[in-house]
Amino acid sequence: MSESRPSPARGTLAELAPYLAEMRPHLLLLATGLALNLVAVASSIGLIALSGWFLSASAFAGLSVATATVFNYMLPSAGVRLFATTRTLGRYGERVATHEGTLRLLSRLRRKVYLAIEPLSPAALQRIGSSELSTRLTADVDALDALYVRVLVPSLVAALAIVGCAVLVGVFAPMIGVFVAVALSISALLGPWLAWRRGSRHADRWQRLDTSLRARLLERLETFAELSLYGRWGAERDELLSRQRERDDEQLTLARRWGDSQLLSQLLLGLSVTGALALAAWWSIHHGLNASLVALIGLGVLAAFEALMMLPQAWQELGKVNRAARRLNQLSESVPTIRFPDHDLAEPSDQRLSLRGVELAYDGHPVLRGVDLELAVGEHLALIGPSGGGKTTLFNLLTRFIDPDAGSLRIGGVPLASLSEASLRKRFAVALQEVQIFSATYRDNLRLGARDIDDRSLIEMLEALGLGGWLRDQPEGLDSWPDEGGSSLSGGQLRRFGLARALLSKAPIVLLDEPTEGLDRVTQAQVMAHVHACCRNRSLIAITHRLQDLDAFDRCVIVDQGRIIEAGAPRALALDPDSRLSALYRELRL
Ligand SMILES: Nc1ncnc2c1ncn2[C@@H]1O[C@H](COP(=O)(O)OP(=O)(O)OP(=O)(O)O)[C@@H](O)[C@H]1O
Repeated sequence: MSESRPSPARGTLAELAPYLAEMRPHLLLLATGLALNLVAVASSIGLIALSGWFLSASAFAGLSVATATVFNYMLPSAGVRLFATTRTLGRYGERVATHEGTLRLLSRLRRKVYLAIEPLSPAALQRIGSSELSTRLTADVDALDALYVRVLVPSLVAALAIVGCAVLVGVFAPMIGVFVAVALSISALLGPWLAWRRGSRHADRWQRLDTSLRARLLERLETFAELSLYGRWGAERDELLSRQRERDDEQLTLARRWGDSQLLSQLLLGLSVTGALALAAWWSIHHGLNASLVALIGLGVLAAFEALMMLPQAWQELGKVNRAARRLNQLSESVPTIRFPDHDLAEPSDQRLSLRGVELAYDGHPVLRGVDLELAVGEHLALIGPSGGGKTTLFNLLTRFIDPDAGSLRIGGVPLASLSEASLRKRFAVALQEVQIFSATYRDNLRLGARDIDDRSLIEMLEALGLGGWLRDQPEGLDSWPDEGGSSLSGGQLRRFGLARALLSKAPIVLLDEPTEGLDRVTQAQVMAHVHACCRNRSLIAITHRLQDLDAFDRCVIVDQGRIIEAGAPRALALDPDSRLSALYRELRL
């Protein structure tokens, strides 16, 4: 069986490119969020710098009566009020715009990932496991959601704040402007770089531990009943707790690293502000810079740091986002093993099935070895044989959940691979051993394969399969909703429910995997009689372990170790003392 091939890991930008492209439809909203963020940061810088200047200028003006009387107090105080208002409004508007944009982006990302992995279903996805898959779809997509709000916006705002602050200072004293640009750039890069360098290994490990913990937790909760019954739950809980501690230790280390980088940033902040103040004071003495502007420069640099404080976290997030993108890319770029043409490449002459020389191996272990099988139109065929012989695998091949390694499968003379997915699906009705029930009314669950069927037919089908009493017990009849996973039905009821769904479909070929397993003899006979009646004009293949059922089939085929070891009319084989079927009857003393 061919495997899905994950793509190799690439650079950060290449990994993130598909998700950056998803931002395009919401660019206006996202750009508004960014602009409002800038307004808030610029207002902060303006507010603090202007306040500093205002205080010191007022102080200087108050030194003599002449200057005190001409000093304009109104304009700067109006400026302070303006900046205070624009800062609040900018922050509020930025939150609204970025959250709206992020939520819209998130819904696009989920859809994109879902659409990408859907064609992998079910063959390639079976290998990943449902808990791992659900973790990827939730945790990884959520991590990607941080790309805009916690990585891009803080980085762009920081870069623009550095430029803005340096230009503002440079207008008064060009040399100090250059110093501010250099000092702020070093502060912007050094702290976050340290956080990233010292934290990325731990972030990687944290993410791995978190994913495996979530997956294990889900799996163990699903199998809680079995684990409790076998007295394993205590050990499992301890194992889960120990993994959680391991993950939390990593998180603590990450927080410490982040704290270190914050400390470094604060240190750099102190140095930058002190340096800018010292230079401004020197410039004021030697180049006549107005003394009141010294405070403006120092406080302006201090305020610009507000924009830089988010950077260490942004760099840490970037690592997380990159890893999430890589995992989702590997998942969505896996090449589907099963490909369907968009349209039928040929029209089957009828519904006759023909398998020739079919071979299949799982992980190098042969499961089917040169299987030849024919199913005439309207024929009812029973597949029997020891467990693990390959019977269910034959169903998986017919429904193209997997493709064979060699040999051909045809319907009406046309290879199954020449049919579109819709065309193939409408030819087969399938009831598998495990019946999936969806969060919808029982009516909608039953009409999965036949949307137009009326309630009367549904009720008749349920009655015929011995589910009439069960239906009458449902508070709202067919409008009732099942509990999650169908837990409100017993195992036997769930199986018959799945059988009803398959029989209600109009598909010309019916595949049933052990339809009467777990039923008492009386119900089992009633169910099989109804199955044959429903399939009177349809082809039927049923996997069964009940030899009592065989007489009603036209033919039975015994599959053992991936080979068909006997085939023929059940009655004739039963009468032949040398047949494998007779041997099976003798073993079971029927
Ligand atoms: N996805 C898989 N990966 C690896 N091996 C598999 C997979 N599915 C089935 N097998 C193996 O293939 C063999 C045939 O399995 P299959 O389910 O077809 O047997 P079966 O005859 O239907 O058995 P049963 O009567 O118990 O349902 C078994 O050895 C099984 O372990």
